[in-house]
Amino acid sequence: MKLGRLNHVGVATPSLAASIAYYRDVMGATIAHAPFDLPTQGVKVCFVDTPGEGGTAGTQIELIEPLGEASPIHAFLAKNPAGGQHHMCYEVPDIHAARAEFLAMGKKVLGEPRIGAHGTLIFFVHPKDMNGILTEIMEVPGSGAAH
Ligand SMILES: CC[C@H](C(=O)O)C(=O)SCCNC(=O)CCNC(=O)[C@H](O)C(C)(C)COP(=O)(O)OP(=O)(O)OC[C@H]1O[C@@H](n2cnc3c(N)ncnc32)[C@H](O)[C@@H]1OP(=O)(O)O
Ligand SMILES: [Co+2]
Repeated sequence: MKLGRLNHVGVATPSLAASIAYYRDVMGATIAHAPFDLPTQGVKVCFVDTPGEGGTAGTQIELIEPLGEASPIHAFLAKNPAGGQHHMCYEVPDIHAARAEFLAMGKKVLGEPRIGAHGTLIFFVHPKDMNGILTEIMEVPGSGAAH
């Protein structure tokens, strides 16, 4: 597996409003996108864009708040009531090739590829197999990671 660009860091929060205020008022961030619901993934999402260099896009902070009883982040917030770093997401050019590689390495891939918050296919790999980090893989056609 060749590492692709770090697309975003997922940060779980019990309150999107409070976290947006923090990034805006403490960190001086511009909240470029309005929050939106992603009911298929059980989260309400708000992206915080970090500065890039030389006109390139930086990495994003993906703020996620539980949406619905079945949200996959309720358990995380039960253990981490203030929220915190939840996952890291890397880009790959081909989601199916990447998924096959993780499976071939014996990693626990969580579910089939599905459309994520950026409107492209994603899947997750269990933190127990990824050095303690819940890892999201996201397809960005043409991204740099060659497979
Ligand atoms: C997809 C939309 C958007 C996008 O970017 O496009 C998102 O990123 S949405 C993000 C929310 N969706 C998900 O997180 C889906 C994938 N997550 C899962 O399937 C579960 O959360 C899972 C399997 C990682 C954990 O399930 P659950 O919380 O029910 O299990 P446990 O609480 O028993 O945890 C098992 C074990 O793993 C540790 N754990 C859980 N979550 C994390 C985490 N985020 N980072 C690191 N470690 C985590 C937990 O502490 C347990 O460890 P143990 O030592 O056994 O106590
Ligand atoms: Co994510």
